[in-house]
Amino acid sequence: MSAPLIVLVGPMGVGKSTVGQLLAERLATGYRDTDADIVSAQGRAIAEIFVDEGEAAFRALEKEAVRTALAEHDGVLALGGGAILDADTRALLAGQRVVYLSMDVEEAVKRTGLNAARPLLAVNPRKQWRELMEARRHLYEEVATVVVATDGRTPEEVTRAALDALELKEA
Ligand SMILES: Nc1ncnc2c1ncn2[C@@H]1O[C@H](COP(=O)(O)OP(=O)(O)O)[C@@H](O)[C@H]1O
Ligand SMILES: O=C(O)C1=C[C@@H](OP(=O)(O)O)[C@@H](O)[C@H](O)C1
Ligand SMILES: [Mg+2]
Repeated sequence: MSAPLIVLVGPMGVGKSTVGQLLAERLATGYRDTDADIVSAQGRAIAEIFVDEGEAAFRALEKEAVRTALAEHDGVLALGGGAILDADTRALLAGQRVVYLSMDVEEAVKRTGLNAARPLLAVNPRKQWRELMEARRHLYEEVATVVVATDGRTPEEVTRAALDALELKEA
């Protein structure tokens, strides 16, 4: 049993996967992404799982993927944006070093608006993103050890800000 060095949460497109890989490089540790775990275990893209079986089925797979990764991985772990919707997952995150990467709506539309691979934002990205954040913001805040704003920052700058906020030194 081990625990991740850092867990990244935040809305889709905020840069969890991008910053997670950079953080792992800076800390000379491994990187893992629960979305990637689900895709490799299922042999299907996330969007396909949503279309074929619906969101509830995806959330059940996600819950188990997060539980397994939290127990196995000792490096940097990026979660999917909706993982924190599950109360058991939030309970597992208590006591972990959790970074909430945040952004405002305009930044969100820039990063995800045209990306059909994210089924939850496919139709009206600005409106859907606002509704999604109204439902989720308090959950991200609940699990967060620190909040790092990503607006107008490059992935490298976000990575540095996260290391500073956590008072972690590069390896
Ligand atoms: N700080 C940033 N500034 C600009 N674009 C970014 C930043 N971080 C990530 N991106 C871009 O936004 C998109 C989503 O990033 P990703 O890391 O997949 O986010 P997440 O895993 O949170 O959904 C990618 O195209 C990525 O290159
Ligand atoms: O926010 C969400 O509900 C989702 C976020 C996605 O991950 P990213 O946050 O890495 O884009 C992926 O898990 C799925 O499309 C659902
Ligand atoms: Mg991701």
